[in-house]
Amino acid sequence: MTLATVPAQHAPAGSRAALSARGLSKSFGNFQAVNDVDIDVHHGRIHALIGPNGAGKSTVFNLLTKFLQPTAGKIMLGETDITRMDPAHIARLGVARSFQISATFGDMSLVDNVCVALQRPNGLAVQFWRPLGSLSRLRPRAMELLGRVGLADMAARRAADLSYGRKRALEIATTLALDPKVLLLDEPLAGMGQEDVETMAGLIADVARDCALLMVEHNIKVVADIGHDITVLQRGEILTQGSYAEVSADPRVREAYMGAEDDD
Ligand SMILES: Nc1ncnc2c1ncn2[C@@H]1O[C@H](COP(=O)(O)OP(=O)(O)OP(=O)(O)O)[C@@H](O)[C@H]1O
Repeated sequence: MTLATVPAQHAPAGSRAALSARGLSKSFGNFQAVNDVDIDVHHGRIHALIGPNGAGKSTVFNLLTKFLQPTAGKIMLGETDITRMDPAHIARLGVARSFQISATFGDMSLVDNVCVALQRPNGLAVQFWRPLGSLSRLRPRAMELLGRVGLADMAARRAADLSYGRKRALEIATTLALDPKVLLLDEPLAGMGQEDVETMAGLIADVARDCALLMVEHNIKVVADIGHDITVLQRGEILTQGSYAEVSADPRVREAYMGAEDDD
């Protein structure tokens, strides 16, 4: 199914997608893991990519973040064709990816972690040779970002001493340091207890006001709560797209999940 057959009923009228893909496909040898996927991620909206295990979510995520090269298809960042660019290049253009790379340093304080993120040229490499002292001018901005994720009062603590949920909030702060136009989160709620899930869901909803956000997520309740646009994948293809109400009313979605998901 393509967006030619699925009108962009979920897209705000007249708005251009911050990140879009057309005909995105990926095969591994003879195996077609992703086939003809169209997706639009809009500024100020949360796009959730869901589907049963093995549906191709991670592969699409890795294609969009350029950690995998598509076999076919096109990826646009606004009006820029990023299909053949590498991850460092698209990071410089404002695409940030979180949770697949370890973004924090356990022995450093929270505020120093965010300062380091603020001086990264492209979000991927850290300039270790730069003394931490030279980062002090970045502190006000770092404190602002820690405040945004609810960690300002712990700024001096070591990152390693944080709870799991707070470490992930710190990772969000380091990602926001890149001032992303597009933020891609791979299972941001995985492994969290209920309390942390609620905090993180609120944080994601807040962060998405200033960027276009795509997340792969298994927690369907959170997807229902905060997702604006949902793409359901099955066997590498789009099963359906729309609002949560629309996709959850589709009997094929229920069928796709039956017996396939047991972790929600
Ligand atoms: N590097 C690879 N080589 C071969 N096959 C792969 C590779 N990466 C993924 N696949 C296959 O592609 C299909 C889609 O995998 P993918 O990890 O994208 O699914 P997923 O929806 O993210 O699954 P899950 O929810 O279990 O993480 C699976 O059948 C998987 O085995």
